[in-house]
Amino acid sequence: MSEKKHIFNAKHVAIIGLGLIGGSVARGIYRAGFRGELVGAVENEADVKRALTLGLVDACHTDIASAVGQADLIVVAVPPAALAEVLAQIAAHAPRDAIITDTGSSKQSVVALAQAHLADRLAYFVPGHPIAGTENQGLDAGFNTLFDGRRVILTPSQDTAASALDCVVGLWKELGASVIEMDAAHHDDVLAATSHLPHVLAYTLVDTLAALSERQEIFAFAAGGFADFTRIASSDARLWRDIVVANRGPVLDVLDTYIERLARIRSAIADDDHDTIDGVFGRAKAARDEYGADRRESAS
Ligand SMILES: NC(=O)c1ccc[n+]([C@@H]2O[C@H](COP(=O)([O-])OP(=O)(O)OC[C@H]3O[C@@H](n4cnc5c(N)ncnc54)[C@H](O)[C@@H]3O)[C@@H](O)[C@H]2O)c1
Ligand SMILES: O=C(O)C(=O)CC1(C(=O)O)C=CC(O)C=C1
Repeated sequence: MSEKKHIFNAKHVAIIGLGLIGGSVARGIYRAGFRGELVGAVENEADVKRALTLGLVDACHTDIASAVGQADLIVVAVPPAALAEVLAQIAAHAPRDAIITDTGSSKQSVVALAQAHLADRLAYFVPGHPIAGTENQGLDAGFNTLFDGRRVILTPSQDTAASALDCVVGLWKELGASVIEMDAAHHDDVLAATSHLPHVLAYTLVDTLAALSERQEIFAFAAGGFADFTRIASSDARLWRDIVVANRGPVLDVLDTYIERLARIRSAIADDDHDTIDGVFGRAKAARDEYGADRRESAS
């Protein structure tokens, strides 16, 4: 019998949660040529059926014990609200040396849960966050190119075993991403600014407009600018509530700075202060143009 070829040095990979992120990891793992066994855990029997129909995994379960019993690599891609219970189940049922990683959007909150539930497995736990996503959710939302050319931040600690880190770095590279290591607190400050604040702004803008009495007319005339600014307000509301609450401190800091600056631009508009408006808009355009050029360069 020919030996099974396997990548990532793992023969049994388990993915807990097969929505946008977990489902994209699964699709990407197959695209990369993985020929070991890929097992999923989902919430209910309807999702088991859907996961198998979509061909996301070789086998799928509603109980985590069955999914992780033989796993040597476990990817956790569930919403923040489900994480504590999922980690507790993994601790109870996974092999002692299984490598565990996650995809959560805030990292200090995940590290705290790992310390509580995976205390004697911290060497094998590698906190992770792919900086890639869409406004869609669920089993049908994923696609196998989601991580191509994107960045994944890992926040290993002094406890993390080098072999576990290597394995998780290898996984994301196979999925087309580049990997950056960062301190969890720094990650949370950066993502509060670049991801969590924009979601708070988009939700609040749409909610503000929706509450205006001319609602129908307002949305009828909303075009590209509104659509570009607010796409992410179609993201799962509960997921984003949990993300901003989990990263409360950094989100409040950057929100306070934004509110201060919003008040300044309001005064400038009220006072016909062209210099201040020119300054803000001009600096923003230059910074956005530079960011756009960098993005195009790294994509080509
Ligand atoms: N949406 C994004 O753009 C994005 C990007 C990067 C990281 N993330 C993070 O990735 C994680 C997953 O987000 P998503 O966007 O894939 O959400 P999603 O809702 O698309 O998928 C999550 C899946 O987990 C399942 N699930 C919930 N509890 C479970 C349990 N106990 N056992 C098994 N499955 C369970 C849900 O049924 C759902 O299908 C979150 O922590 C999120 O913060 C999201
Ligand atoms: O493009 C989107 O829809 C996203 O929201 C992706 C996005 C982001 O804010 O950039 C969302 C959450 C993450 O944890 C990482 C990426």
